[in-house]
Amino acid sequence: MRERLGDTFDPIAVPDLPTPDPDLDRSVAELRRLREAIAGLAHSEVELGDIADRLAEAADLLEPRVPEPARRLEAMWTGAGSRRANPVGGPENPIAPPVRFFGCDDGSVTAEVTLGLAYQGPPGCVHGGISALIIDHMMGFANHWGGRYGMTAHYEIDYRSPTPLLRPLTFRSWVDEVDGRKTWTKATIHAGDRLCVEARGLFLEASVAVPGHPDRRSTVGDGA
Ligand SMILES: CCCCC/C=C\C/C=C\C/C=C\C/C=C\CCCC(=O)SCCNC(=O)CCNC(=O)[C@H](O)C(C)(C)COP(=O)(O)OP(=O)(O)OC[C@H]1O[C@@H](n2cnc3c(N)ncnc32)[C@H](O)[C@@H]1OP(=O)(O)O
Repeated sequence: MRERLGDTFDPIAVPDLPTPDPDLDRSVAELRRLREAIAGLAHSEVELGDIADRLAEAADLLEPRVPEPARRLEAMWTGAGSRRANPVGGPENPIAPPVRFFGCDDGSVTAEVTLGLAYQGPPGCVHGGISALIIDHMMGFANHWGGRYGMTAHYEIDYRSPTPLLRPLTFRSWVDEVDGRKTWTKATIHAGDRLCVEARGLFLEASVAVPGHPDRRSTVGDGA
């Protein structure tokens, strides 16, 4: 496996999963638009009173229809549910940045995203915790692509240069080393050719009980 991806790798877009509820995906897409719009409007001169009223109306309409969280948790772990609901790219998750994932023929994975104002840390830059969130997920994806799985046990991150908002970012990840239950995985974030972040994580094969099904256990990566 190449440590540095050359220009000969052949990325395969991870196909979208069929949606069991197109209106849910559409609602989340609209919420993402609102999220970015509101992050951009804050403290501007724009009058927001009527917008806040209409958002309150929508929330009032929605809340009584929401089932117990326990029911939703159970449903997430059937079929492809967890992948659709995850907080990195999940089309059913309103906080998820809209990341696009690709598997590569050298065993590595890559992803692209442009992060908006809602993800700001230092002025004009991505919050380091958001970078860490996406990196952790990318390493999980790289493990999956490489035929490994595991819970994140440990990871370390070096922030090498500021990660810009509002510019396309490229995430890369690949399995670096395996030993029994352990998988060490590396990841980077680049803005153009500039290295912004590099990370290395240790993943341990493990499983957790599936909500609502105490007799069933699941490994990270189920639902892919
Ligand atoms: C084209 C089609 C493509 C289709 C694919 C598409 C998409 C891909 C789909 C899915 C994949 C994508 C993404 C993945 C999803 C999510 C990623 C996020 C992952 C997470 O968000 S996950 C949550 C955070 N994570 C936790 O919540 C873990 C809590 N934790 C524990 O559950 C335990 O802690 C555990 C299980 C980790 C270990 O527990 P344990 O009991 O099994 O292990 P034990 O203690 O026996 O240690 C055994 C050996 O590991 C060493 N060891 C242990 N811990 C260490 C540490 N921290 N540092 C260094 N070494 C360590 C020991 O030193 C010993 O080493 P030795 O054997 O050499 O002595």
